[in-house]
Amino acid sequence: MSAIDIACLDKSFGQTQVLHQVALSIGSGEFVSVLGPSGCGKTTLLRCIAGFERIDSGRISVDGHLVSSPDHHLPPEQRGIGVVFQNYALWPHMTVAQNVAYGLKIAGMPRREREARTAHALDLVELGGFAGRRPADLSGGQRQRVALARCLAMESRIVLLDEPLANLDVHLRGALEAEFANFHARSGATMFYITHDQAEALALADRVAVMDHGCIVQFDRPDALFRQPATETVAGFIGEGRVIEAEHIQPIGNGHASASLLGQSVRLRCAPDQRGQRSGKISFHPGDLELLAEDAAPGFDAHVTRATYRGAYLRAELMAGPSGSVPLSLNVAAPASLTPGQRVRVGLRDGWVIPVPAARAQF
Ligand SMILES: Nc1ncnc2c1ncn2[C@@H]1O[C@H](COP(=O)(O)OP(=O)(O)OP(=O)(O)O)[C@@H](O)[C@H]1O
Repeated sequence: MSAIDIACLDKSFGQTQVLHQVALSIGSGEFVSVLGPSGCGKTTLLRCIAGFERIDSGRISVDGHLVSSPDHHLPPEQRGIGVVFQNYALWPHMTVAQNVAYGLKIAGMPRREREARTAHALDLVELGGFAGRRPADLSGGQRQRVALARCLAMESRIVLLDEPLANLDVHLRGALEAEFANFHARSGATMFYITHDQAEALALADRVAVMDHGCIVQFDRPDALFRQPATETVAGFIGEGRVIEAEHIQPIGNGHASASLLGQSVRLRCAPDQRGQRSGKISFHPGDLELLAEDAAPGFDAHVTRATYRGAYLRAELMAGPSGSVPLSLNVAAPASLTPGQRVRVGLRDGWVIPVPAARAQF
């Protein structure tokens, strides 16, 4: 059974429609990230699931029970869902233990049971020794773990997290990313994790829902988003993807197609139901391009516009194509030397034909 099931969800604020026909089915114990640009509707979707917003049409079910529809709205406190906010939402005047236990107290749980649950939850997030401290005396990462412990103590089987690492520095983000993965493994909870950081989303999630302008444009495994983006938006959003036009796309079987790209014949991956197209969009990543010998075929001529040192590799920005106006990016293993203006020959190792809309999957 799905932990969260969303169908045909629309949500507007006044005249502005923020969510359009959102449909998602999230399995029990699954870790789902929601990724998308600022303002695309991620937080609104989370607030609808949590019950902080009513919905205009469609329905949301939690563990098979209807919680939201236009004429039915279960209040947030009756949904059994924990929420971790970007700003942690801790009570500053309470100790760590009091913060974690507060929800249990409100629910009327006897003191001894409450204290045992709180201690266990704090142990799980490795804050057992911090029970008597106040939030002001904790680091940002520790405060975030208190917020997680609060969800654990409530025994929330579903935890919604709204950009929980957004306020933390890069170093701490890395450490807490591992913390979330551990939390998920230990608790077995269903996680719905909003972020606009794609590295975070791809690293943590079993599946990622990519949102754009209030719609889910793809809901898939991280590797599928990277290698088989369903739309130009996803292709451009994930892994510095580049989208360019190809001509004479012709399926050749086994999930591959031939095409003409920048005047050269190339072999690309494609959907099994790809049809012949006079032209279409293809996508690839900087790592899919390679430098070739001067007159190697097939290959493209290009010139370097910029080269930047990135530690293990050199990033080169190029202009290619007959009129030198198609921008490409290429990673070259260090040590390497490329200078602006230099002419190079480039080959495409791997690319993907973006399916036309009719071939797109439904979630
Ligand atoms: N209560 C509200 N009243 C009116 N408009 C709202 C309200 N809440 C959100 N919006 C609008 O809905 C749109 C989506 O907002 P939302 O916060 O869901 O986006 P988001 O993807 O979470 O963005 P961010 O990544 O910047 O947090 C925005 O245009 C926002 O201004």
